[in-house]
Amino acid sequence: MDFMKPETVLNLNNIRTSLVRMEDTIVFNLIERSQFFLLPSVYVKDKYPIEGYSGSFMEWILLQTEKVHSQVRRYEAPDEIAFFPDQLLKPLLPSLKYPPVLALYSSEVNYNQEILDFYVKHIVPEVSCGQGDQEENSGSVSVCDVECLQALSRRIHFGKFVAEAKYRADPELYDRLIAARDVEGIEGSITNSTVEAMILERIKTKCETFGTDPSLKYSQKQQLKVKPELIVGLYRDYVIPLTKKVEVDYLLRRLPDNN
Ligand SMILES: O=C(O)C(=O)C[C@]1(C(=O)O)C=C[C@@H](O)C=C1
Repeated sequence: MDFMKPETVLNLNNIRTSLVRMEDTIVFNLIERSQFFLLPSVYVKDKYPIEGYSGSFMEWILLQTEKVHSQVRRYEAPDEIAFFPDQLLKPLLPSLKYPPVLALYSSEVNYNQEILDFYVKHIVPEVSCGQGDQEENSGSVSVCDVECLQALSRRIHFGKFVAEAKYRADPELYDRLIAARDVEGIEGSITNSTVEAMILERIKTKCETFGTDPSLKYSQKQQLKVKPELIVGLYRDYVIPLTKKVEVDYLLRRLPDNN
């Protein structure tokens, strides 16, 4: 998608194509994470003493990554939402003038805290290859977590573009639902069960394909790196529901003159 061209950004087919692309990144990153043990220590607040910082080791790496990336204006892009928006640094590069596509409040729709919580509480325990700490991997694991979290965050917050496209396709319907604060009605209108079923089916195929060594594909020893049903379950139970939450939250604040 070209964020300089609003007409391409608000085309639902283009948005869905981008979501499909993001699945690849998410599945690959989760396969990477599945090589490592759980490493609970990296998620415990202040377990690793770092001067002037209070929080988990993994969050510290996430924060440092965001600080560097903010200097190359990552968080000026409308499809990027920071986990620590208050601690970003000023870009070194001149700002880009993105044409406004989303409503002005869109950066306030930030579900990163929820994403962080479900990632640490549900995703990591399910995908990691064993319990326990392997101290020597704490850096690699945390860097891998940062990549997983950023990919999940981008995908889930893409719900804002889906919501804006759906609003513009039928403003009368949404103005009525929004004025009535009809959360269930909004949720019903943004839900497309056929698309959801296709996503889950495709995720299964991607896990089977990306998680198999192609040179062993036809041998007896073929072994999957990650259980497809596990990633399918995470998409079904967390990724899609949170994307829908982002969509509903965005729409509830959408007034006719917001754009
Ligand atoms: O593609 C859409 O229409 C979306 O709203 C996105 C999405 C998703 O998370 O992938 C969410 C809700 C729909 O039921 C289908 C798919």
